Amino acid sequence: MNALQQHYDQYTAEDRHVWQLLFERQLQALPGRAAPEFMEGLARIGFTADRIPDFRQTNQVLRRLTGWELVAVPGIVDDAVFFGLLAARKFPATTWLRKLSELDYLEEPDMFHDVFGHVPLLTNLSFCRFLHQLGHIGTLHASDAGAAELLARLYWFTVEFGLIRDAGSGAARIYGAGILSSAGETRYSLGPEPTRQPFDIAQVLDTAFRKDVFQTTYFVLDSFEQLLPTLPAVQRQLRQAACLTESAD
Ligand SMILES: C[C@H](O)[C@H](O)[C@H]1CNc2nc(N)[nH]c(=O)c2N1
Ligand SMILES: N[C@@H](Cc1ccccc1)C(=O)O
Ligand SMILES: [Fe+2]
Repeated sequence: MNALQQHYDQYTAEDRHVWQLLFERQLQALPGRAAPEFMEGLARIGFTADRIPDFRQTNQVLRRLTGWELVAVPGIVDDAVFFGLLAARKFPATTWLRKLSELDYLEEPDMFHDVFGHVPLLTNLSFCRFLHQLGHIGTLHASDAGAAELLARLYWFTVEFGLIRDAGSGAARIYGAGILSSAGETRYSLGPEPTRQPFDIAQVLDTAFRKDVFQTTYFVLDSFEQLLPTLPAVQRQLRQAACLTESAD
């Protein structure tokens, strides 16, 4: 796919202000709430409040650490493209930033979500192995609607809105980028309102989700090593879903 470019010199003073505000606010909220692996990744990547990340620099670090890189895209791309990129160890990221008026919550991913939310965990080998294999499976099944919905749920309840138990305290910590990029959901996700249940792949595949509100259910991993081994069972269910869709035609 002909990748977009990040026009670094076109960022405005408002863009820089938005990045700084969101960054500083999350750096207040995340310590003690974000998974240690996220905080470690953030430190290794070296993002700061006073500089909008330059994909060229970020990619040099990512390639060295895990072989992954960011590819600039205009916005949501279709599943076949999305999974194809993950299968090539390329993560699609927007280059535009939300407006000051949208600071608290955005229904679609902007660069703060894609880069601040997703990039730090792209330094974690175990997480990257899962994402890469999910991309490979997605390219095999994305054309089938039933299978695509199951894949979207798995992606949603892990990469976007996943929680993980802190090894020491046993408390839930955040690793899902959709939470990490949203100040409101950061606090809400660990608070009393939502349901937090142990990660169970059958449950995840059976749980529908809404994109326009804070989640009402989160799934909590014990460790990132739990993710990759679930994929053979996912593939079996995707094949059944595909057969069902075919027979429905
Ligand atoms: C996996 C699932 O299809 C999910 O909605 C994908 C679709 N396309 C995407 N496209 C972009 N750019 N970013 C994303 O996070 C997604 N998510
Ligand atoms: N809700 C996230 C953006 C997002 C939208 C859709 C999916 C995932 C993330 C934010 O406010 O930053
Ligand atoms: Fe995302």
